[in-house]
Amino acid sequence: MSALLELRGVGISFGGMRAVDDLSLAIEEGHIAALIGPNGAGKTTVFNMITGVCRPTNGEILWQGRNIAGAAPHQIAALGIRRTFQTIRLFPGMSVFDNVRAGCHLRARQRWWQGLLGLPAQRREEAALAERTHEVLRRLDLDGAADEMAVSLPYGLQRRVEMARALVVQPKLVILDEPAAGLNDAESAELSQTIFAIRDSGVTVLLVEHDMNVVMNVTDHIVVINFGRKIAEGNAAAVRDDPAVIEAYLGRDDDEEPVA
Ligand SMILES: Nc1ncnc2c1ncn2[C@@H]1O[C@H](COP(=O)(O)OP(=O)(O)OP(=O)(O)O)[C@@H](O)[C@H]1O
Repeated sequence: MSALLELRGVGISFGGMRAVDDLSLAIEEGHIAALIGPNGAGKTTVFNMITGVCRPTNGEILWQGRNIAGAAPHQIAALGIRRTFQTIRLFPGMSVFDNVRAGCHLRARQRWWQGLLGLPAQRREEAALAERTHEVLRRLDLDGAADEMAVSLPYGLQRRVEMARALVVQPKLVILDEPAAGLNDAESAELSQTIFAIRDSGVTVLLVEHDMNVVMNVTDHIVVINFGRKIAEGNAAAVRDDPAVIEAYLGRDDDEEPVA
């Protein structure tokens, strides 16, 4: 099986500080993968290199075998890589439907004047985008809330609206930036179901998470980094029992239980 996304020997320095060093990892198509690590491990920096926010100083980022390291964020998005944000960024004053529909702007091909004139091609495209939006809302179990103001929803549902907005353009890979942050236990359990629903719709998922709890439930493959370097990888059971991971998260205190 060939990787959808592969990092080979990727590194980056900030003013002499090696934030990520010689990192290699592969994400298989159709998988739910996770990149985890303690505070300051370099997760956000890896995320930023994949999404084109910063350019690696070393190594290759291969998308379906092609090196995309250093490409601009809009070029990365156009390849079919979409992201969500740690901080919820929904449009206030807009319904759930309109927030999710707004995720389509990258794909809309019509010119602005076609919209004003209401030309048939533009109307057809609008209808297709509306159908696509409804489909994503149904898939993520948000259809009942389509007409509600997005920012008035409970926090966990707002997170889900963000994910729906990333999915509406039918990406091949969605990168979720700390989706479990700030969620209560019930919302975290729902998040796992949402992530499975995303994967089942044919979208490969990469979670960038600080907290191991959700990722242990949903992932096929976990890469653990600390101080910018990979310290372990494998499935949930292998990673959970890895001494380097336990030490990274808990320090050397052998009396403490590993993170569940
Ligand atoms: N633009 C930058 N300039 C200088 N140093 C940076 C920059 N971005 C990140 N760093 C440093 O690189 C290291 C990795 O940071 P990063 O934010 O990637 O870690 P993280 O794993 O995402 O942490 P957290 O879980 O706290 O969000 C840290 O020491 C951070 O201070």
